[in-house]
Amino acid sequence: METKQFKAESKRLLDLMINSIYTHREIFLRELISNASDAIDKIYYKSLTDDSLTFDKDNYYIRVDFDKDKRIIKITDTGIGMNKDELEENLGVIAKSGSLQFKKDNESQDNHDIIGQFGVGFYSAFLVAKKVTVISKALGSDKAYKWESCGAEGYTIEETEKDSVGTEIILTVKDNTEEENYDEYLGEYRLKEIIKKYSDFIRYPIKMECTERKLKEGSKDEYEDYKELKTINSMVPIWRKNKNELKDEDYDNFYADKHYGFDKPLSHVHISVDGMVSYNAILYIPEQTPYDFYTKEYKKGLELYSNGVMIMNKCEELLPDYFSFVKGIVDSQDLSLNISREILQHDRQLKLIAKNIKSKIKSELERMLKNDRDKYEKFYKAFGRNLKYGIYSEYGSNRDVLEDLLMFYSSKEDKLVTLAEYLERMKEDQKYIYYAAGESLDRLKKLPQTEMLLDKGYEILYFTEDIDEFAIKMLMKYKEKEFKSVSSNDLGIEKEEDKDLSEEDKKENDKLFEEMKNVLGDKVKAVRASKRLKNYPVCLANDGELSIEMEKVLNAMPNNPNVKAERVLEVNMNHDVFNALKNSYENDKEKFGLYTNLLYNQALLIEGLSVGDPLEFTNDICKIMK
Ligand SMILES: Nc1ncnc2c1ncn2[C@@H]1O[C@H](COP(=O)(O)OP(=O)(O)OP(=O)(O)O)[C@@H](O)[C@H]1O
Repeated sequence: METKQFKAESKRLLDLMINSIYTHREIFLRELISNASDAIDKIYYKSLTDDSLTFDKDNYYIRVDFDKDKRIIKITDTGIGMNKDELEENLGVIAKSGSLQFKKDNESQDNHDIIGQFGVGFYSAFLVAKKVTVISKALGSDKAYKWESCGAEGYTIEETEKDSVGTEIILTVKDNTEEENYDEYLGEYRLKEIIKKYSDFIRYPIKMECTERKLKEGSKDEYEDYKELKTINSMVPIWRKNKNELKDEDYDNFYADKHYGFDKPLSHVHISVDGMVSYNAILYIPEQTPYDFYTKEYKKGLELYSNGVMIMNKCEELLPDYFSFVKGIVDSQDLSLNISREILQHDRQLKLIAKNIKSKIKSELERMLKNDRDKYEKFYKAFGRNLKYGIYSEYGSNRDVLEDLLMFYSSKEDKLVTLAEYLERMKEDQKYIYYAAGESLDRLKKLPQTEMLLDKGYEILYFTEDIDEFAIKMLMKYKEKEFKSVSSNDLGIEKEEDKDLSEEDKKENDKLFEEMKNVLGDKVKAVRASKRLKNYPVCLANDGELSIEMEKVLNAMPNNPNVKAERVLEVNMNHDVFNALKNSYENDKEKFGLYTNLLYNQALLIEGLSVGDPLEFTNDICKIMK
């Protein structure tokens, strides 16, 4: 028998293929199964135009067998088969795709589903095989042929016997090397796992003899193994099914089967788009935060399929970072795949899909917020922080997508509210959206700075997460209304009592505050009369953009930038303490200094900051108790 040579380019290409196109050896099975599925599809398409052919789906299948001792994996199909010329052309010339040709020849039909296009997939068999044998009988032919090759050296073709139409691919698996364990592919569970992973939604049954257990006949506790031919793949992808046929339970089961999470998803979106780019997708909003969600280890992304064949486990490009919690799959026949089907060639289609998916997720979250508030709050507790990061990152450019999805705890409602709800309730004369930032709701509810605002009936949003104030600073405004911290210098409200003070009194007090500032030195930027205090003697406020809460967050970071907010000590002139202070100012400068320091330290404590010098502080207290 004559051994024919691959053409020189083919030799190089084969070498290239085996060593560099694919990153995962296991995809050889995906490629061979895809070819088998294409071969069955071809009979189906032929039957559409050829009356002598009938296509009964039940007669068509793909079968995978293995023999560990003989080191063989066999993939059998009942597809269209290949005659001698086709074996030569399709398997002897690398990068010649019979399937692509078939698609061209049958252009008028809807044959988009055929997977092959590059004419290289077959050779991935050499990733695991030292010898590949193909036995094929073409539809309409009474002769069968055997094609055999050990790789780059070439191939042989000879006539052989085969009963039925179709193809058998027999791989003689390579011997183990120090780096590679090829034995793993000669095991039932590994093969099943690879089939499930990549070929679960191939339309024809992929059968395999599986080991099952049963009670031994006549025994009550002894078991024995037996073999049963089983279909491994699910075949019809749930995302291609009609939405009306599916129940919530079906979607939940798919979520669990796919190991998207251990929780039950809060909601799902089933998308079927036919347009500039066609795709099907199922997206899930999970209920629980994955344990590694807010760490670098968490990888976002959706599963990506092309024609029911898995291409990528996590396609990052399909999700913006702020929706990284979304799980699910996308299947499109319009993707430009690269030759290994592991990465995508051009991302134009992908970008279109990603854009579409982004707006679908947004609409779904808005729907939940409007119609299913409890669910939305659950979602928000799990992933709200991520939305806020989304606002903060990229210089606030995602505000349009995200601002209406934000929620904060409201002083008025005692629950989470949206910014739109806040705006709706705003008083007519109210200039700003007020917020208070601190470490817990309990503390915030007692914060001196909020006294006057609450007393006047203004609603305050309580920020308890590190990111809150940073996100809001990036947002700056919501529907033309500026955000204002309760600690900021100008609250946009007048304290009526102040208007009653004479100019002379005001001047006198200013002198007193100046003197206090002298006592405190660099610790504060200024001392002022407070417009926001009612029952508390003092509080800290801040001038400038950096608040005391932000200072705390930034300085707690690993690279401690050592920033300092511009602190202003505010004094409540209606408090009894102020009279004592004034008295000391007029009569006892030493006492005045003591009081000033004490009041400043009190303000620090109220703010959740530590006093500068605890010993001095306790000594000061002792001094006034004596
Ligand atoms: N099981 C099979 N039955 C019938 N024809 C087959 C079979 N396997 C391969 N072929 C033929 O061999 C050709 C080459 O296969 P190969 O897998 O290398 O490329 P492809 O499937 O066309 O494209 P891709 O590289 O995108 O997979 C196919 O186009 C098809 O015509």
